Amino acid sequence: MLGTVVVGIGTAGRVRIRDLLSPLSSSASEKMTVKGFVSRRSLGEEQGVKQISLEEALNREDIEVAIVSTENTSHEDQIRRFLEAGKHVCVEYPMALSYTAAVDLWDLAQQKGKVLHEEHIELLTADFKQLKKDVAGKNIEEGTLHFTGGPLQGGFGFPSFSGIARLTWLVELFGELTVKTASLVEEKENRYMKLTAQLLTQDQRPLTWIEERGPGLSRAKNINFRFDTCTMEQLPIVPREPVGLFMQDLNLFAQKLLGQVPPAQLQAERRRILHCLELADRIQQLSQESA
Ligand SMILES: NC(=O)C1=CN([C@@H]2O[C@H](COP(=O)(O)OP(=O)(O)OC[C@H]3O[C@@H](n4cnc5c(N)ncnc54)[C@H](OP(=O)(O)O)[C@@H]3O)[C@@H](O)[C@H]2O)C=CC1
Ligand SMILES: C=CC1=C(C)/C(=C/c2[nH]c(/C=C3N=C(/C=C4\NC(=O)C(C)=C4C=C)C(C)=C\3CCC(=O)O)c(CCC(=O)O)c2C)NC1=O
Repeated sequence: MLGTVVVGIGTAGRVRIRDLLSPLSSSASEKMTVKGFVSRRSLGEEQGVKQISLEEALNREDIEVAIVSTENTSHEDQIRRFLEAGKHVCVEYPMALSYTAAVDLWDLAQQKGKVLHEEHIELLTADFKQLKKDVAGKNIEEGTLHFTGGPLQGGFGFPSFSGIARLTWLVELFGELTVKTASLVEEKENRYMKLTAQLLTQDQRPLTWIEERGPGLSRAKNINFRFDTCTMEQLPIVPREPVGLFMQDLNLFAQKLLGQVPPAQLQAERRRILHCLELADRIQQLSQESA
């Protein structure tokens, strides 16, 4: 059994503990067992699991795996500490708030011979799986992805990083991209922000990504994809799958721990993750230059 610790008890951390306590039967995650959780607050217990100190988590030999579920600004440091301590790491996206930090972390994982896995539940939703099928084989002429949501608490980083899931959608659907322009409108006093990035596909087709957050904005993604043959103006409407998104991700991570994922898939994932973080970095740079 792979002893596991969950670090950070928020929305994601609680779901991680829940899933570790009741893994999907006959799945790789049955090989994981939760040994405790780490929090900067004194919580004592969570779902019957005991709080342990960070030092204990790093030092205990029966803990081989860490799931880092804290806010984004803490990820880089926590991943580094657990990898240095010889643990495998699963981190909620984004793994870091710069491209160079992410490259360093991958190098460290490789050097230590440990699995580094970045969760991407946005790729596991039923609507995305259908969208990917619907887009396959079509030629994009021009497209827009407009995300809206409520304001984030502090610690989530520049919006191209906290919104990396939207960038990841675009890259998964249309291939590697370049950034043409980017700008950020921010009204701190109103807790409002809007990031607009102009991207180009390898065929120089324009894609617009808008990431907009503010009080009263509900969590939604609007698409407008114009292909040579048709236009898509809404996400496919499909029923939710029975297995939860974080549970699907945990299974993928557990398969990596058990060596069941082909190297070519691991390499492709790592390349996509680094590519998206590089785009996020460039978007941040251009937004700050244009401000
Ligand atoms: N929520 C989701 O659906 C998804 C989240 N993610 C990613 O997961 C990570 C964590 O996100 P999420 O769980 O939503 O963030 P939260 O804001 O819920 O939690 C972040 C951290 O804040 C601390 N915290 C939580 N509640 C409180 C509180 N009441 N008072 C003080 N501190 C608190 C916890 O750390 P501590 O226990 O140390 O105090 C926790 O790990 C992010 O990287 C995000 O991008 C990715 C995909 C989906
Ligand atoms: C209700 C309050 C609520 C909060 C506080 C919330 C937080 C939250 N959801 C996220 C992603 C996500 N959140 C969800 C889905 C959910 N996540 C949920 O907490 C719930 C109830 C669903 C509903 C199914 C998905 C699918 C993602 C992946 C990103 C995406 O698809 O855009 C993220 C990561 C950053 C991001 O991509 O925006 C945060 C911080 N989501 C919420 O819906």
